[in-house]
Amino acid sequence: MPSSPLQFPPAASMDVLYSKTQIAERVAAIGKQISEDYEGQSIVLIGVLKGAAIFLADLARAITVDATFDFVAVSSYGRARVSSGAVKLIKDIDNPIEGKHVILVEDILDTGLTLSYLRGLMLQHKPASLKIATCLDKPERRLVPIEADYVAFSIPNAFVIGYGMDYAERYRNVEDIRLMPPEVGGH
Ligand SMILES: O=P(O)(O)OC[C@H]1O[C@H](OP(=O)(O)OP(=O)(O)O)[C@H](O)[C@@H]1O
Ligand code: HPA
Ligand SMILES: [Mg+2]
Repeated sequence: MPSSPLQFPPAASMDVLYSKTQIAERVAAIGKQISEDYEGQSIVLIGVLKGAAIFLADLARAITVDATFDFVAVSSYGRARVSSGAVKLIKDIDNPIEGKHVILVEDILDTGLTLSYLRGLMLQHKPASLKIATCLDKPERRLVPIEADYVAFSIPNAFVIGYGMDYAERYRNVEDIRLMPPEVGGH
């Protein structure tokens, strides 16, 4: 059945919140900061699939210290716009992180349920340190107390898509971060 235009409007019709140029500037700045903070050390970047894939790919290349990748996958939102509140691990890390400097990499910190669950899980592995880098932070939406150490943009309460972020799995490949029209859906 073809999708109706209202259900999945073209990304080009949505307002740009941050352009790819603005995103690139902030990613470069965070990469530089991380490179300074971890100078002379090795780090493990753990991306949270699928949303963080694009941010991690860009951020990793803006980091000059020795870095390895790992990925975790959790399920919480599914196809729904509103979090069910229950976070489940679907894919764990492949390599041990005990004694390592770890940075959890996310596309967006919203209610905080995903990252607080993952932070607790990762701390059980006894890393030397654990920090959080997120492209977007929506502090107004927080349900559990958690803050990121590296934030590209802090945004108001609006549903966004692009740069890895989806609506019903669509729009992840949109280069800019755009605002989903509230009439289509929103928080
Ligand atoms: O702070 P929270 O309220 O937990 O929301 C943030 C999380 O929700 C989204 O992921 P989602 O579970 O939708 O999966 P995805 O990464 O595959 O899009 C987003 O990528 C974050 O991981
Ligand atoms: O604004 C959002 N967009 C896409 N995915 C999300 N997951 C939490 N918040 C968002
Ligand atoms: Mg995610």
